[in-house]
Amino acid sequence: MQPIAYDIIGFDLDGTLVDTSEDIMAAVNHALADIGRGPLDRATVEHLIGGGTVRMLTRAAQRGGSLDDVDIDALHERFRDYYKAHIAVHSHPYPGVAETLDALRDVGLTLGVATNKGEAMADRLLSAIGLRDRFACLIGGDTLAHGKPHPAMLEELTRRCGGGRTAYVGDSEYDVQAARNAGVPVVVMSFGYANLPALDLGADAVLDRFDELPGRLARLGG
Ligand SMILES: O=C(O)COP(=O)(O)O
Ligand SMILES: [Mg+2]
Repeated sequence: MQPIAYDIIGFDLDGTLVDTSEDIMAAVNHALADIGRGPLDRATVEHLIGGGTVRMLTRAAQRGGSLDDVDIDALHERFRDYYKAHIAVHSHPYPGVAETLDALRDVGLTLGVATNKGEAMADRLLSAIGLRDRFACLIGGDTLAHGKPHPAMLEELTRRCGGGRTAYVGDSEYDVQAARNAGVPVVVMSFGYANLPALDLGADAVLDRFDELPGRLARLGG
């Protein structure tokens, strides 16, 4: 592998490392059904992923009518209970993820996760699919006072991963903006859940396959 000019590679979770939308859709629809709202389809749910669970549930409830009679905390609890018990029924790493993470670790890089998903849920998901041990640290949407696009998450990731130069890998506008705000370069995976075409997100690089990542990181410079 060509040398990579970074010490730490941070990863987004949903839509970047793991295809989670089917299980998230099932949990969202379970919560919506409990308040008498109809289900959303998978494409719609994918557009709601990326900004954190509360934002997703608020926007999901808004689609079915007024928010006036919706208790978002209660909706969140219903979502959480169901999702926790069904977190990896269909969710799976995208092709090449495990091998690529291993290759990056083998050349001495420290890997971390910075996701807007709740920290406990992210930990549970990564453990269930056998990827948790690849990461030296995990920052969730509820770990700090602010999630992405606030820069704190990536700054904290760098700190918890031991300090050094960080590059970030994500799939959405939240990721590109968080990286810009934190002053770190960002690679976007085109297969994720962004609301814009990947090439329009303003990333430093856009990749269609995970195994292209080491080569592209080597060419990102520092
Ligand atoms: O929970 C979300 O909305 C998305 O999480 P992500 O930051 O891993 O894409
Ligand atoms: Mg994402």
